[in-house]
Amino acid sequence: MKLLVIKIETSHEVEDALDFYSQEHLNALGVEARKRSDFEQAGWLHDSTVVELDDIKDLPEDMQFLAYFDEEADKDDLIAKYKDKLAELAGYGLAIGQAEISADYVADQDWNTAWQKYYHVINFSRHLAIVPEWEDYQPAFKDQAIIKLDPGLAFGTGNHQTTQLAMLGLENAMTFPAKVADVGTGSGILAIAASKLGASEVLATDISDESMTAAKENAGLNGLDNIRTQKTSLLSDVDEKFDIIVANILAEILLDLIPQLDSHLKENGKIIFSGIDYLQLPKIEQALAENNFEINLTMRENRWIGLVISRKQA
Ligand SMILES: C[S@@+](CC[C@H](N)C(=O)[O-])C[C@H]1O[C@@H](n2cnc3c(N)ncnc32)[C@H](O)[C@@H]1O
Repeated sequence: MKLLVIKIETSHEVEDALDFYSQEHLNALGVEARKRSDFEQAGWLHDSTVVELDDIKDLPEDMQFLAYFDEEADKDDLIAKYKDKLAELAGYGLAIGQAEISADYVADQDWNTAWQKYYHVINFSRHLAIVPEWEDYQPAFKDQAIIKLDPGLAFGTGNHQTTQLAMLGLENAMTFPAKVADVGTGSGILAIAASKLGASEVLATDISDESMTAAKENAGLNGLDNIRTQKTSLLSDVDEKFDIIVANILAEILLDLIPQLDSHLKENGKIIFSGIDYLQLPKIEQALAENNFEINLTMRENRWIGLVISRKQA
């Protein structure tokens, strides 16, 4: 089956109005807004990857609004209605941009599954493999643990080098069944890795609702009942101590976490940091030293640095 998609090159100022009009008045099956600003900020918001705008296919001038309809819907009638709507919105003084409207047909079966082609099994290490929910995998070692994952909307598919450095840090630091905090859990991947590596219990925190949902679902997918989730910023409102604290977040945010570490870390505890661009390392090193911590192990993959940290030894 196919879907009719109406594409409108317009301005972000009319996003809410077009969204409402499409769903409430035209019974669209779904809508999508591709905003230039989202692409420009995407790398920074999620993992500080530098986004090459030239590489993005069909990059909108400001906003491309897409509304999906049944294949049988009257394309010319819909185009005329959107034209009128844009004229009405312009009359209210809203920017409507280029106001170019076109129609196309897309295969319906691609809608939900298109993104799945980007995710495959990662045979990560002697101890861990990451397996998307829809794939089968035979462990390379009989005791290699499998992390089943549905990446959903949250960050943390296992593909990113920062996640992988944090997992290596966990493998290094997990020398007994430790109590672990995973700060900025995203999909829950590091919390699950910690549990599979033998953690006694794990607390996973994040500020985003999507992450809380994804982390709970993924913990369930792996049949793990020793992972708790808590929506909070960093370790605020957490009144517990941990043997291992792992955080894969931007350096700017790690700087805010550093002063919270001492009161949440048990004696002889370890901290794992990832998500640090090598240019930001000196700032992190300085803040760690000022808070009485020292770096035990430095790992690097391309621009990214991962650290295993402990309190300064007397
Ligand atoms: C780079 S992702 C890491 C996800 C996953 N832990 C991994 O390693 O793949 C960073 C996560 O930190 C979360 N985050 C950002 N600021 C935060 C804060 N102040 N407190 C808690 N979580 C935060 C984001 O919502 C995001 O899920």
